[in-house]
Amino acid sequence: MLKMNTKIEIKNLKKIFIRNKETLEVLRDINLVLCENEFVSLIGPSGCGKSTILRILAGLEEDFSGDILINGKTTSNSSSQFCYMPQKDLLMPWRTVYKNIILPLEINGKLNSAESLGVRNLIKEFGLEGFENFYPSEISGGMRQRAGLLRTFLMKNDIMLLDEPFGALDEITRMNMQEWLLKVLSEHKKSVLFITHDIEEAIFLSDRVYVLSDRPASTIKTVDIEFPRPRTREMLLSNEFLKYKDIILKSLF
Ligand SMILES: Nc1ncnc2c1ncn2[C@@H]1O[C@H](COP(=O)(O)OP(=O)(O)OP(=O)(O)O)[C@@H](O)[C@H]1O
Repeated sequence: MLKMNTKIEIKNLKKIFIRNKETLEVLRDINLVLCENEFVSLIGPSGCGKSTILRILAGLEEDFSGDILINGKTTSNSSSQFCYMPQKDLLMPWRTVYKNIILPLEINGKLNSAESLGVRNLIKEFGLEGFENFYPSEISGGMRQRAGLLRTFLMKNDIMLLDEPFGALDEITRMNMQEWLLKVLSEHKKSVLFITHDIEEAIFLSDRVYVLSDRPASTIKTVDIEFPRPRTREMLLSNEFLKYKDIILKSLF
């Protein structure tokens, strides 16, 4: 079997928050692996610590214990290796869609014509063509999420950390966005660590799902999703899909 490169490996991750002298144990024993070009989801009860895992990876939380290996190496500054989209990835209301999207290029001083050319193609691919000069309040929720995702894409790293990007969307928009995301990812090689509350979304999108326990969270179940790619909506109706759903539900409750 072909050995895949490991992009992220987390071993025995623990995190305790201390606030006003009170401690809150959030992560007790998190173990997971994300390999190159894989799509891996984390699913678990609300408040169990899913976002905290991504925040630790993104370098936004300190004072944790355990090992985090990025591309096989322990690193003190992992944040620069990821494209991170937090749960509340608000677009700046005073900037147009285009100006919001190009923010990472602006920050990195890479806003030259070649980059802008690439950006124009991506805007088309992300279904935002014609809306470049609109303000976030003038576009739909799905479009806002696509703009947020494109901004994250432009951080130009090959590991994406996505914290519930479709959580606030209605069912139909959400399904369209899931299919769209898979299509985009099939064209741009990325390794994705994805948080969701939605079991069906996790199964539909992922190569592997890690189920987390209630807080303090531990990784209690690993489910390999063996559906071929490209994924189709018909898969949602198959017995195999129901079996995966049953396994995940039984681990959660
Ligand atoms: N900076 C902090 N200081 C103290 N407690 C915190 C801090 N950040 C998060 N927490 C607590 O840690 C716990 C886990 O939060 P986190 O956002 O990681 O959970 P989650 O699983 O992503 O939740 P949800 O699914 O509802 O988004 C919560 O109880 C939260 O209140």
